[in-house]
Amino acid sequence: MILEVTDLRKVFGSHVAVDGVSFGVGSGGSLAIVGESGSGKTTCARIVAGLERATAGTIRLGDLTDKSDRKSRARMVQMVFQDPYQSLDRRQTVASCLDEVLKFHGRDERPRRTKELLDLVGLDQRHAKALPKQLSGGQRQRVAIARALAPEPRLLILDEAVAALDVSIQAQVLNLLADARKATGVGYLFITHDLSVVRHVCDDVIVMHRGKIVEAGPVEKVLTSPEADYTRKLVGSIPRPGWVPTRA
Ligand SMILES: Nc1ncnc2c1ncn2[C@@H]1O[C@H](COP(=O)(O)OP(=O)(O)OP(=O)(O)O)[C@@H](O)[C@H]1O
Repeated sequence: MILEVTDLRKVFGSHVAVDGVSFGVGSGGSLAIVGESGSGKTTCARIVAGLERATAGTIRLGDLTDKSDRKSRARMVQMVFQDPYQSLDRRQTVASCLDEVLKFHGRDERPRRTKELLDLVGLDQRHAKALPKQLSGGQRQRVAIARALAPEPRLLILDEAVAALDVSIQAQVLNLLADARKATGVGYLFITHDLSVVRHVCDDVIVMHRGKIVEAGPVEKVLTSPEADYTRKLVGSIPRPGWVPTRA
């Protein structure tokens, strides 16, 4: 297991945001946390990423300890957010953004590695010279994914990473995520409110509702025969294969 979370609890004031949640991600595995807004998904992700402290519970992330430094942590876990524009430096080209991360981690052959990272996310040399504002939303998210993969982390946390993209671009980014996992062996913790996007990227899913897990299991099983009423409602709102949007 690369990640083992046990009995996680987070209280903000008098509000219990996460209430006794346990889950794990195997090495190279992929787990989705699904639930509607306010169910506690992002709080779980932020605690795993070290951006927030748990009120109670334990998190085992590879061989990291409380004393691990920033570099060791960055090599273990990276995070991709919904809006890459906020997290990319607007004055920096794509190539120099990737080069900077590789340099920080003391990597050799940085131009070759930069090219490999761009290939991995389906970008080329033209994109390498571009500034974030010269790229589309989907391309910017590809850059954010390449940058997150640059330190070769064991776990990538994707928090609503495709939520802001058009459906067709969403599908491309989901495919690239599936390919990148195969190519690198990185594990994913994939946070989303949208159950329909987990099928291509995740093996397992937990469904959260009001801070608790209401259902957990392999994605295929949860999508085809959900047990909890809440999951049935979420699954019921997914368009079926063969579903064709009608024109108004
Ligand atoms: N820093 C904070 N201070 C106070 N309350 C918070 C804080 N962060 C989250 N919460 C509350 O905790 C609950 C869970 O929030 P969280 O962001 O984890 O849910 P979520 O399922 O990720 O929803 P969303 O998709 O809207 O981010 C919500 O009721 C939220 O208002």
